[in-house]
Amino acid sequence: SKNIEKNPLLKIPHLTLQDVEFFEELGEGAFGKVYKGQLTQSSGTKMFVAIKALKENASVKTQQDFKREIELISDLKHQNIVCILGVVLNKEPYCMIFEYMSNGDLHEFLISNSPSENKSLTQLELLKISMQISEGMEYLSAHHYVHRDLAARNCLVSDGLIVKISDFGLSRDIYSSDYYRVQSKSLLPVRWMPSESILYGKFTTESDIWSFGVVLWEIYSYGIQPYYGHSNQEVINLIRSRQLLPCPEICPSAVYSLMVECWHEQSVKRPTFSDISSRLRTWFDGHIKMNSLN
Ligand SMILES: CC(C)(C)c1ccc(C(=O)Nc2cc(-c3ccccc3)nn2-c2ccccc2)cc1
Repeated sequence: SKNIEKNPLLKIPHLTLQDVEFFEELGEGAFGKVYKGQLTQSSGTKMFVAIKALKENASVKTQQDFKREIELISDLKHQNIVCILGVVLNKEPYCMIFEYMSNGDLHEFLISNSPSENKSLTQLELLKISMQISEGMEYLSAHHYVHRDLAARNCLVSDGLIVKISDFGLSRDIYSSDYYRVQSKSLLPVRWMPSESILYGKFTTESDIWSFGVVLWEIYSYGIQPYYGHSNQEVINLIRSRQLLPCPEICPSAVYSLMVECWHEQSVKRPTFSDISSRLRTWFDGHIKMNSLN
């Protein structure tokens, strides 16, 4: 029917606050706070959810931005993109309700599964994580969605090593050290950004591809901060002078070569997300065959 297509807000279930139970606070987003919670569905079953609740004194502009964000997200459906289950718009606080990803964000997941924690992830698991993020980004770029903040902290992990792309907004308090105010503009995740984004504020799918290369580096480095030990200002100079991140210890050379291609100075020379996905998929399937052989 016409008006459903015209108004994406009608595409997602409108819930009421009675359906939603708030538990602990998970963090801060650009629009307000993020909570863990529980949703009672019409069938009566309860499920864990992530609730992004708009701050109550939000300006009209922020409310419009919030509704715009919902419209943008409600159109995007993919197995590697976080799923919005519904919205509460009939009473404040206005909320976005997302599926809850039980293993938290990918940065935390990598840290808690790193050799320094006497854990580790197999090469196949590292590939599986990388491939899912690439396939999610392939979908977003095909829908002309530029993420602008692709990083392990903005990817979520659930059971069975399922990884989905999300976005908490820039002012997330627990990762404030990942953001830097460049020339007194907004807070920018400079360690994940190519020169053209840092210098000219140019954000495109090609700058998302650069960030994906940095996410690959985070995955194979088990979550240490890119350019750790360097200040944000030093990082800007390193990126401008083409001092690339080094090959992580356990990273296969073919994967590092892919990272370096994502960090091509000329954005048009970087691989596309479909190139990246098909190369990761080939290595992943190859691994499966190889493992089934021995
Ligand atoms: C899947 C994609 C990448 C399309 C996605 C998924 C989730 C979100 C999202 O959840 N956005 C989002 C919610 C809140 C939010 C936080 C706290 C309370 C109430 C809402 N902020 N943002 C935000 C704001 C500015 C820039 C970036 C993200 C976006 C894209």
